[in-house]
Amino acid sequence: MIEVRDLKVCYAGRTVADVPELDVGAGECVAIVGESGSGKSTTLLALLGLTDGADVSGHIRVCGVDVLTAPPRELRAIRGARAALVLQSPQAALSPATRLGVLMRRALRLHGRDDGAAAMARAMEAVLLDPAILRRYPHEVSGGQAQRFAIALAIALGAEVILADEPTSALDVTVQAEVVGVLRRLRAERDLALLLVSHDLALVSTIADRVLVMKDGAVVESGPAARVLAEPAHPYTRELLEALP
Ligand SMILES: Nc1ncnc2c1ncn2[C@@H]1O[C@H](COP(=O)(O)OP(=O)(O)OP(=O)(O)O)[C@@H](O)[C@H]1O
Repeated sequence: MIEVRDLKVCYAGRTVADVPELDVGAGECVAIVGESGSGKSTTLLALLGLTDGADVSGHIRVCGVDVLTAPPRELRAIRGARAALVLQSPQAALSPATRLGVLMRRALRLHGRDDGAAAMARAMEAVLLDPAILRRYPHEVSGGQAQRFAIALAIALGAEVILADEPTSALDVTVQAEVVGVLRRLRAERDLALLLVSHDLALVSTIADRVLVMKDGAVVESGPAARVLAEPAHPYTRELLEALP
């Protein structure tokens, strides 16, 4: 579902992300970890062609679309629908005066879909949210509910790939576990490909199959999550693990 080779993203001549290889298949979860500024978000955004002002080179395929050469129309069709972005604080992205149900219906129409209320309710149930929440305004739901709504939106739109950038770091610990539980279940039930950006290695260990460790824009280590987290080969990965509470 995601295939990256020799990706380089440069801003004003400075390489901020250099990723030789990144693959995520259906039903797999790959995590990119590293400290702030290491290039994780830039890598994620480049996968959807969202790094405005950057020089991007290499090869990126997402849901069969060649992101660096596809016409804008083809890119718009995968963005937000087949490949959905889930961000740290969904509430900030939700229009405050629009009920969640109206927002979901609008998003579906934007992608040429006119699903009924039953389909919207099913998407809510898939993330363990009461469909009655569709009648609420964004400020009337908790951070964890808003994050699960963002995932429900992706499901309603038929996402095959979810790109999640620090999806739980704005949430408290018990709510984090709920959101991760939902992602883990969806991945298994719907064969979703999940690319997760996180600085939280404890979280990553509960969900990722493979891990890429980034530092200063470069991938310093990658491999199966169990191996990288149990026997880190790079001193920087050891440092990240030692910093865990
Ligand atoms: N639009 C931009 N213009 C110029 N430089 C940028 C731009 N976006 C990101 N950068 C730079 O790219 C580098 C990597 O940033 P990025 O946000 O990808 O890191 P990150 O690992 O995701 O960090 P964080 O966890 O803080 O989001 C940083 O040095 C940042 O300043």
